[in-house]
Amino acid sequence: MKIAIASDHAATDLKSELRDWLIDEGHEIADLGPEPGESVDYPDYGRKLGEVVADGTAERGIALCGSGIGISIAANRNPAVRCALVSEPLSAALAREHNDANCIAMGARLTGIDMAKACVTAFLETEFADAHDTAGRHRRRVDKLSKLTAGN
Ligand SMILES: O=C(CO)[C@H](O)[C@H](O)[C@H](O)COP(=O)(O)O
Repeated sequence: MKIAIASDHAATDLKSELRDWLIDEGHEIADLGPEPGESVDYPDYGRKLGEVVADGTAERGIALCGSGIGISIAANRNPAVRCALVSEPLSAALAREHNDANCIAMGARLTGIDMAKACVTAFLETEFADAHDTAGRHRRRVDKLSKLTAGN
């Protein structure tokens, strides 16, 4: 799968570890930065991540900062992004199953590498429930999210 990953300065180590692991797992990874060592602002990298997911360059995005909060807010400013802040795999799976999340965010100062990998695995392996949801309730709700961002 084509996956983009971005962080701020607080999460470059976690970004590198997840990037290298995902490459080993056979995924195509776009590392949007930053390089370790520079202090940066999470809105700039949340924006970059949102843009590449919105234009289809990446199918999924992983956003990382100290807490995961700032970069998730930034990514979600893009109307095509549904970014879920997660710290354990059940939330990552539910974000896919119910919300069709196309990005997850995690906090490098809060979530260790093993838990982060478990979250990413759940995020990548869980399908949106659309096909199995005979009542279409999840699709209806996700469609309403899109309408909200359009101001309707
Ligand atoms: O955006 C955040 C909080 O919502 C992230 O945790 C940032 O990584 C954090 O604010 C960075 O803080 P720093 O003191 O500049 O390292």
